[in-house]
Amino acid sequence: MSAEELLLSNTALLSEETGGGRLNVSWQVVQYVPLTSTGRVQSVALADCVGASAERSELVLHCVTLHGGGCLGSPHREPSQARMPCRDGGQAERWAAAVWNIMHGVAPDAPPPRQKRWLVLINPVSGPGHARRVYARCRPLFEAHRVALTEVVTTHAGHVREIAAQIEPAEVDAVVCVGGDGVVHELVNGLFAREDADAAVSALSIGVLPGGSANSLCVSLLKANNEKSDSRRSKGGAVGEDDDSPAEGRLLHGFLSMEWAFAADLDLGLEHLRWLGSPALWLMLAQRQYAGGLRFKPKGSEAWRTLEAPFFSVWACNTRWPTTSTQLNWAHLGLVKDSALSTFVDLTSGKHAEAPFLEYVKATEIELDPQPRTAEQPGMLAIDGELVPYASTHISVLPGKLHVLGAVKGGGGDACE
Ligand SMILES: Nc1ncnc2c1ncn2[C@@H]1O[C@H](COP(=O)(O)OP(=O)(O)OP(=O)(O)O)[C@@H](O)[C@H]1O
Repeated sequence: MSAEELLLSNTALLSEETGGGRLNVSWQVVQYVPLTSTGRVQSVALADCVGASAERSELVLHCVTLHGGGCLGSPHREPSQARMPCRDGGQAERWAAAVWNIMHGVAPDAPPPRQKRWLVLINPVSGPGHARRVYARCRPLFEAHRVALTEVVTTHAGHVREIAAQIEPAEVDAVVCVGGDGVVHELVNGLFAREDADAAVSALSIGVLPGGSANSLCVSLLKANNEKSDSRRSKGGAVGEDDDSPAEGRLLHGFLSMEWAFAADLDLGLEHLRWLGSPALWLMLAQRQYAGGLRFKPKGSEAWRTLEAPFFSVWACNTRWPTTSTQLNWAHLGLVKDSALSTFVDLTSGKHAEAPFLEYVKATEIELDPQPRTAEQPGMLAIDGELVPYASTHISVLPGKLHVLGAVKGGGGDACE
């Protein structure tokens, strides 16, 4: 037995003989220690556990365990089950109930936590059209997590916004989007458009399963945990037009980013040329420079700071990735003033934030007045990867407004929230 396991048997919240061995559980680990030295000791971290159930005389722990890492690439999670033998069905039932409570931070013999109610919105045409398949893989984990599920497959662009207007916050705990960032963007703006926006946004959590093409929110959440998402670039799946795109002068809520110049051109303007690969696209864009006004309020200051054109790329984001900050109370504003291509290639690692050609600041407010690059191709501006009018834009950061479901680094008792 390892030192950690020995320690557990001394610090267990609950410990019981099963006949063939002993079950122990602490706030962090469930452990089965067989009586015979030939039997296998099993230890399961509760941080990897999404559910506990009883099957005949076995305690079944439903897990999403980490695989890979190091030379095997980024770690990623796979569903798995750990089965621990009990004396009989009754003991298995009691242990399943106790472990479920402990996963939620309550005493083993306390009344069970209230069942969560999740509304799942599946966009069948997002990205490469795999959303239904992605959800079918994840559904058993939601069931193991004892969530009451209401599922809606979206039928048209704008459907999520319509649903967001009608959600009854007292009847739903979380809305899980199976699709790309566009669906989350629609949901967020649908919620903020409600008369009771503040109450609705603070009552509901938002979840996302990666079914889109970029899945930036998912990638950001998992990268914060140093894990890998199953995201792919679109292979050309059809996506409908959203008639509800913002008009000039309208308030819009973003959860991810504001992109201007190179970043927006690369993301939105050249989708049809993505087959060329990133280096070729960067070379095409390297000569582009943009004029415009850009000022911002640095974190901790009331004085505005102005930056001088020309710009190559401007990117403001409010996620943990690609930077490593754990505070989300400001936008990370990255300004590339030269097309230093060789270093920019490192975009996905986040190292570009430290690159000498990039000015990186933390801002609480940003004002952008983009000027046309040429009459034919003025340029693009995007919020959360969605095209918005190429016009003067004011951005304010709303700290801690949204609650997002995601794995908690180092555990915390509930791997699903
Ligand atoms: N049934 C549907 N038919 C047509 N369009 C839809 C349908 N359901 C949702 N949409 C629209 O699809 C758009 C894009 O969806 P989504 O974000 O899921 O995919 P994506 O754009 O491929 O992914 P990403 O944003 O990660 O690049 C949304 O803005 C939404 O309005």
